[in-house]
Amino acid sequence: MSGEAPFRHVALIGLGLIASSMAHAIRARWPEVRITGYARSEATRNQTREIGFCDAVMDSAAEAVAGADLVVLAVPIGAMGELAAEIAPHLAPDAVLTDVGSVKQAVIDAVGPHVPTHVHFVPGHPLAGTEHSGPRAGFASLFQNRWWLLTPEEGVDPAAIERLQALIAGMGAKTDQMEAGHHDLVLAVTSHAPHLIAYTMVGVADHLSRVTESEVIQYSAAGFRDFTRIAASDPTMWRDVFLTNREATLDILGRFTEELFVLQRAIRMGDGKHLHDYFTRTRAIRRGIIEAGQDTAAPDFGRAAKQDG
Ligand SMILES: NC(=O)C1=CN([C@@H]2O[C@H](COP(=O)(O)OP(=O)(O)OC[C@H]3O[C@@H](n4cnc5c(N)ncnc54)[C@H](O)[C@@H]3O)[C@@H](O)[C@H]2O)C=CC1
Ligand SMILES: O=C(O)C(=O)Cc1ccc(O)cc1
Repeated sequence: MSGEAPFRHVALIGLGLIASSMAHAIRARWPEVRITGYARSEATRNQTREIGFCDAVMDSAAEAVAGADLVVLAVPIGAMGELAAEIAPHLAPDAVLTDVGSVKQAVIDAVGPHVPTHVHFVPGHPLAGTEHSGPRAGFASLFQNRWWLLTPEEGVDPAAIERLQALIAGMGAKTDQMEAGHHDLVLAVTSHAPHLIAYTMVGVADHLSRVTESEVIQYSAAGFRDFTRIAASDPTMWRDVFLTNREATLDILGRFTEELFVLQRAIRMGDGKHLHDYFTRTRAIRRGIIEAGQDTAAPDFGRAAKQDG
């Protein structure tokens, strides 16, 4: 692949899994792009300096964004509004501002009011990640062949969207655009509710293991292990997801509970046909996902879960 980089200078605010993966992917594709970074904790800034995926790590967000033509907010959702206010006076004319938050309407509500008229705000969400956090968790291929959804509001400069799409394509991902509220409902089904269910299942097993003296861990089968991987995800990030995508998540969890009761009843009544029909339908969904090429399992590097706060 060839082609000029769509941005000269990318500023990464927050230096965790997503930002570090972006830096590795951008560098692999366009080594000439200048990458500056900032994170709240000094420990993270120093780790990032050691790893070396930024050209310069600054001690303030304002310094990191100075002169950047792309600024990426890659922090937990609850921190985005305050950071946007902090960087707003320092953003360059015609800069593109994006974020990578897992919820979109709340980010638009928190960040939007601070965006100066000379800046193009294009909210985004890479549908790629792992349960690991911090600057050491990133890797260049994280976004390969994954979706990266954009939710710009009406009237945003199409050229700004195109430049961001070109950067995302250079990192190996595919882009699509949708309205923020729709994004949040889709993600409540495909990601947010499943994460909450995994957290719950591991919580249940934790209570049970006190009774069975850790047999739950000893004989942990693949299904439960998948849940424990998901339930090891960053607590701050996921707290913010549920607090900011409240309505959609509660809607989906309500439906989930209803279905669960129906299945519970089928088990109680010995209704094997109901169970078999239900599992046949869900199997078809799984096959559909595999055929669509979306089953890229998250890699496990066996790293410590949390590197930074
Ligand atoms: N982890 C995942 O699998 C995915 C996460 N996302 C989204 O990406 C965003 C970042 O997530 P990760 O990279 O996984 O998180 P992370 O926990 O690996 O990194 C977050 C970074 O933000 C910094 N930070 C936290 N509060 C800050 C503040 N007030 N000011 C400045 N820096 C601050 C931390 O120091 C850390 O460097 C979140 O909004 C999350 O919803 C999107 C897709 C996947
Ligand atoms: O690790 C996993 O299985 C994930 O589901 C990663 C993930 C987490 C949050 C997102 O908003 C997008 C992707």
